[in-house]
Amino acid sequence: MKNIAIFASGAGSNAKKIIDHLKGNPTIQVAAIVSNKPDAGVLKIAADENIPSYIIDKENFFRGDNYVKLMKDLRIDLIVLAGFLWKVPDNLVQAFPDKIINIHPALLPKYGGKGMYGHFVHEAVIAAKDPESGITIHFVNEKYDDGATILQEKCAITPDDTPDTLAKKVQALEHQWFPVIVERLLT
Ligand SMILES: Nc1nc2c(c(=O)[nH]1)N[C@@H](CN(C=O)c1ccc(C(=O)N[C@@H](CCC(=O)O)C(=O)O)cc1)CN2
Ligand SMILES: NCC(=O)N[C@@H]1O[C@H](COP(=O)([O-])[O-])[C@@H](O)[C@H]1O
Repeated sequence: MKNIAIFASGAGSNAKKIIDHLKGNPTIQVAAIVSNKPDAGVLKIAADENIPSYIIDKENFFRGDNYVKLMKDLRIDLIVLAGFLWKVPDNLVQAFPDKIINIHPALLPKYGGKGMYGHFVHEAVIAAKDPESGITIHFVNEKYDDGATILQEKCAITPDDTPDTLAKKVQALEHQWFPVIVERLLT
């Protein structure tokens, strides 16, 4: 059995799509959901799906190696960042080389880095009057949004688009492609 840990800070819509997509897969399971926000919607999804969840202790996450040990103890094969808003520390990145992936709601390298998450991204893209946006699924390294690209998918931006309408277009691409890529990486 291949085990996935999903790290998320928010509503968890991508986590839910991945969980649902893998329900038909006999060799891959979501073994853990990890969050840094005790009130994150993703933790309700974990409870509803009977998936063990863990709330990150900030001090330990950034200064200890307990989370490396936890991922190893759970025999995690792939760590999936799905709207996780803290930088994954070097020790965890180095303990899981090319086994941590992230989804970013823009076409990296544009609109990446510190401060570029959630609605901040879509606001910047709309403000720049870009003709297109999209998603980037990439491997995670020690920097924000700098790892090798796995997949990019695009959506057109029309003059009447707002950050909210763009967010919906991008989320549709996320929900379509992230579960497929997660499954493909473990098959
Ligand atoms: N080592 C890595 N860790 C993380 C990566 C990565 O590529 N390498 N990706 C991010 C996800 N992300 C963009 O895809 C991202 C998330 C959050 C931020 C950010 O600026 N966060 C704020 C804190 C926000 C909060 O605490 O609510 C900050 O660092 O000041 C940038 C990019 C996940 N981790
Ligand atoms: N830079 C990281 C970033 O902005 N990630 C974004 O957080 C959202 C999480 O939504 P969800 O909690 O509904 O899956 C997603 O749109 C994802 O691309």
